[in-house]
Amino acid sequence: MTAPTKIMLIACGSFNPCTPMHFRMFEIARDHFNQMGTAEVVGGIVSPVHDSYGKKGLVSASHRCTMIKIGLQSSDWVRLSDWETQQEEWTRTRLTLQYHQNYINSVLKDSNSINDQQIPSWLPEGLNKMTGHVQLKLLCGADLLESFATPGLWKDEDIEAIIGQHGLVVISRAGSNPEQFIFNSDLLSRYRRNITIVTNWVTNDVSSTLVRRLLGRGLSVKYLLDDYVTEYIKKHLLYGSSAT
Ligand SMILES: Nc1ncnc2c1ncn2[C@@H]1O[C@H](COP(=O)(O)OP(=O)(O)OP(=O)(O)O)[C@@H](O)[C@H]1O
Ligand SMILES: NC(=O)c1ccc[n+]([C@@H]2O[C@H](COP(=O)(O)O)[C@@H](O)[C@H]2O)c1
Repeated sequence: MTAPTKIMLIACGSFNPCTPMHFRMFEIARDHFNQMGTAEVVGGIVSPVHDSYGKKGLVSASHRCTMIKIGLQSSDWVRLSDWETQQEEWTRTRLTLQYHQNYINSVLKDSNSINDQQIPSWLPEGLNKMTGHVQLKLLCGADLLESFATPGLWKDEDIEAIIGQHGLVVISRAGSNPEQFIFNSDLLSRYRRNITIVTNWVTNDVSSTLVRRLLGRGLSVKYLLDDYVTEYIKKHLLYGSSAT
């Protein structure tokens, strides 16, 4: 029997702030691959977008990274990569994938190519001892997939490279129909076998937008956000919240 393909998952987004659902996506995807026996998921990466992405209400990357670290404290396999936030400007998602894939490849090829001090914290432990290829795939909710159709937002060649060279894992989101969306697109249909759609049977439509709105109105976000993330938000008065 051949060993299943090894994959890593990377989620790109604002994470403004990160919600438990952002991290739950990883669990849902890993369970799917385990159950199907089609791949072994060896690591997960959360890559928050650069400050210059310029989305309204985006708090600094330093706050967003700290909240992700707090939110991921109980995960033993999903990690933060602050690489995007450290660049001079916003990085297209295709290039973010390329950077992380190249890094993974270089570690697999020659574990001596980096010394202990240089090892980025997003790399899974033991990667340097793994054999074979580890394929990095973009993990996203169905709304990100649907944003591919927004005119001018994504270059066709980037979509083609992301799906053709890496692969896409889409988690269904309330009100979305990723199958239909892919069927309606010639480009996506061409690469259909590189797209994995995972049904989230317990859809949860918590979004960062909703959380920001509640916080701004002084309403409770308890049970929607990690308690320690909420504590951090209130301590730093983020999203128009008050300390109490
Ligand atoms: N409830 C959810 N179900 C499935 N996927 C989700 C959910 N919330 C976020 N995601 C996915 O997480 C990734 C990062 O999302 P992002 O930071 O844009 O979060 P968001 O909650 O959609 O943000 P905002 O409300 O600020 O637009 C995207 O791929 C998005 O589709
Ligand atoms: N052309 C591109 O590569 C492109 C376009 C739009 C959004 N994105 C990425 O998608 C994510 C979207 O996040 P939001 O849903 O919060 O806007 C971000 O990581 C952003 O960098 C990439």
